[in-house]
Amino acid sequence: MDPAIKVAGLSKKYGGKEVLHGIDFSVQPGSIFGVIGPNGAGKTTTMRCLLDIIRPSGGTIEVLGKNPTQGGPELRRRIGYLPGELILESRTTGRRILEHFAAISGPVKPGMVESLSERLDLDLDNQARRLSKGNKQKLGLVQAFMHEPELLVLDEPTSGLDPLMQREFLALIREAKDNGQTVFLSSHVLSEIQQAADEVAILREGSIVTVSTVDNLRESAVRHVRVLFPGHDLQGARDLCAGIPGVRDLEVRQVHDGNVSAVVEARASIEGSVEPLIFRLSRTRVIDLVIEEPDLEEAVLKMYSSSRETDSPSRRKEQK
Ligand SMILES: Nc1ncnc2c1ncn2[C@@H]1O[C@H](COP(=O)(O)OP(=O)(O)OP(=O)(O)O)[C@@H](O)[C@H]1O
Repeated sequence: MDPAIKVAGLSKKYGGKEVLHGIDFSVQPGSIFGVIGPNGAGKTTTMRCLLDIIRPSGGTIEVLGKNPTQGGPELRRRIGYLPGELILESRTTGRRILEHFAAISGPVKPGMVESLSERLDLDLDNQARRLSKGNKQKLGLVQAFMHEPELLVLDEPTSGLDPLMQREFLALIREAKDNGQTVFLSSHVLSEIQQAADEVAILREGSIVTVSTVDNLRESAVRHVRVLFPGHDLQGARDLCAGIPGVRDLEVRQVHDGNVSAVVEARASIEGSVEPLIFRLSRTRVIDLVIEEPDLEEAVLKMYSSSRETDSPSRRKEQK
């Protein structure tokens, strides 16, 4: 199947300054694809190029099989867009604003606006300028979702939403995916979207550090492990855990389990698959084993810094 979005060698210069340095990625139809990056990484610039709000300086883009510069209103109608900065200062009510957008990008199924607003707990009869930041964001989300577009392009959709609404938002994108729609969204932090995203691209200073499934990120991330062995044999516990592929920072100490019996505790971090550890532990008696969920945020931050270290000095100079 052709990708819903295909970007090759995309670059963008503002004045003389290049802010996207030839990025490549593609988004499979019916998937949820997240772009994660710190402030100024180029997330909004990428999205604006996809929607032909701005024009690239180089590279090619295909959105739903079309070049965005040639797709016109017909292509635009097939996309739901939530911009990063919503300016809604009119005295018009949310309902009237949505009616206006529905006339442009509709048709919108009867009851759709009401049902989305109810789920997001949005009062449609308030004047837009009186809405709080979060409620403006909800209005933007209803606008993007209401015509059930083939592709949703959502720039920091969870910004301003409280945790309950973030959860509702995740439910909405999962349903969109079940419905065959494609979701392309951005965020500063992976934790906000990791439960829903199929694939993520990590963007830093206009370059893609990696494109990976959340499962692969999880597999390659570091987890913390704690094992309790019965007895006093510190050296035995050390020998058992040492040399297991991926195991690092091993610390072994004598502890007690609250009663009188002696317990040896081994703590370590493990990178990659936990299978070799489990296999090694199956050879002996174990009282308890705790393998923590990997901290993906930590893994992503590590990627930002390792890509910074591997940047050549000339490239760093170029980016200044
Ligand atoms: N209109 C513009 N003129 C000049 N430079 C711009 C313009 N828009 C963005 N930039 C620069 O392009 C780079 C990428 O900005 P962009 O808004 O795409 O990043 P972002 O990843 O969306 O950041 P944030 O998370 O802060 O929204 C930044 O260095 C920014 O200063």
